[in-house]
Amino acid sequence: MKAVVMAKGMVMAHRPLPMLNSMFSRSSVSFAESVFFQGCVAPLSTLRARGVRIRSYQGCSSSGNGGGSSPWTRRAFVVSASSSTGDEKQPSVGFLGLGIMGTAMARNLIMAGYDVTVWNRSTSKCDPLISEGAKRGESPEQTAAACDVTFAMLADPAGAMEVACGPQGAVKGLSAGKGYVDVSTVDDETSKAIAEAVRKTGAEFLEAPVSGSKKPAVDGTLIFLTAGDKPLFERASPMLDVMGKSKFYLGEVGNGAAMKLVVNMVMGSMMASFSEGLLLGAKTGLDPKTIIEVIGQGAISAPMFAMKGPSMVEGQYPTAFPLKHQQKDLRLAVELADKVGQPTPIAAAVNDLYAQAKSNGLGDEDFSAIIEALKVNVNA
Ligand SMILES: NC(=O)C1=CN([C@@H]2O[C@H](COP(=O)(O)OP(=O)(O)OC[C@H]3O[C@@H](n4cnc5c(N)ncnc54)[C@H](OP(=O)(O)O)[C@@H]3O)[C@@H](O)[C@H]2O)C=CC1
Ligand SMILES: O=CC(=O)O
Repeated sequence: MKAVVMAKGMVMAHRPLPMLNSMFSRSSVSFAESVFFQGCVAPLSTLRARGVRIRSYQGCSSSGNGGGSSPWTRRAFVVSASSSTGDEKQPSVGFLGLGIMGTAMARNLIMAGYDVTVWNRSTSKCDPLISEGAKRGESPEQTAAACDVTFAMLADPAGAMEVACGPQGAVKGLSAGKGYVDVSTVDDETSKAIAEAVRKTGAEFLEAPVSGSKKPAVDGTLIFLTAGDKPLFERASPMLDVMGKSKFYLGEVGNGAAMKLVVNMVMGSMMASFSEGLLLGAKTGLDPKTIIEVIGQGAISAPMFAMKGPSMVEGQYPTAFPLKHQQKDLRLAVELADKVGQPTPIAAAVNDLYAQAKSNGLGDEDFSAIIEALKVNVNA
């Protein structure tokens, strides 16, 4: 097994894990510090086991030559470290919900050396993370009771409520001193209801939905849109920094949910509009690949178009962000707009389109499969 050694984001060398182990077991924390303060990288669990406390780090994808099935060969961390003789104790972390996003996020916490307990409704999804060092949570309640800070990444408002407040919900395991961070995309009312239930236990609550899809979750480059208890924001920040590249603190609970819905409302409309453009262009005889190239060079260029356009042209929709979740977000955004009296006719029309695509069996495809819902010949 090898670990990736990086400096300034470039892979410099691969070192066999036993070599790193022996380097760090030479006991001198100062040796470890000097290695790490020079910008080198190693599995953080190794450091932790050797008594080195991680102060800060940045998750990075390894480039090609780090391939392989071991997480240590797939990922690398730039770290600075100090002796564990300090009095700060790393919090134990719970993670509830191991879907596309939750699995990648929890894995990054494990790889950063946190003591992570995972739970998922379908228990088999816990197995890979347990083999990578996580503990198995018996229920949301038991997980929250066992951990200092518990994250939840659930599909939708119903799932988030069930896991937080259901019969074996996390709230039952919370108490003063603990924190609950809900990173699911939900509406503000759901988030406020969970916040109230959490705070009644004496624990703190942070809503922290994320912008960024499967790859940013894997790469640890998500954008957190947080709101709620500021002390928990501060306490959870090192963990958010493991999983993301930036974080916004937006004040009262509800603001994070609203921000996320605004962003995803725009994203869903952009994808539908892009799909219409590709199909219209194709029907007039234009090459869709050239359309993508032209869009990519102008003011409306977007990483999303460049990333998903080529596979859309091939009729392939490998799931990063499931279409059913995009439709949920559009629905919640339109409901929010209705509540505050803001017309959103474009989002409403796009929501109908996604709902139709979902009922046509495209819900589990990537949301770029929305193009399929537009592939009808109105002149036929
Ligand atoms: N995928 C993406 O690109 C992004 C997604 N999001 C948001 O993150 C959240 C998760 O997304 P993603 O990981 O893609 O979704 P997935 O569909 O892959 O995972 C959903 C998770 O929710 C669990 N779940 C659903 N309902 C319940 C319930 N009633 N009780 C307990 N657990 C439940 C599922 O458990 P089980 O495995 O048992 O079904 C699974 O762990 C969503 O809110 C989504 O909108 C945000 C940014 C990007
Ligand atoms: O919620 C989805 C995303 O890509 O962000």
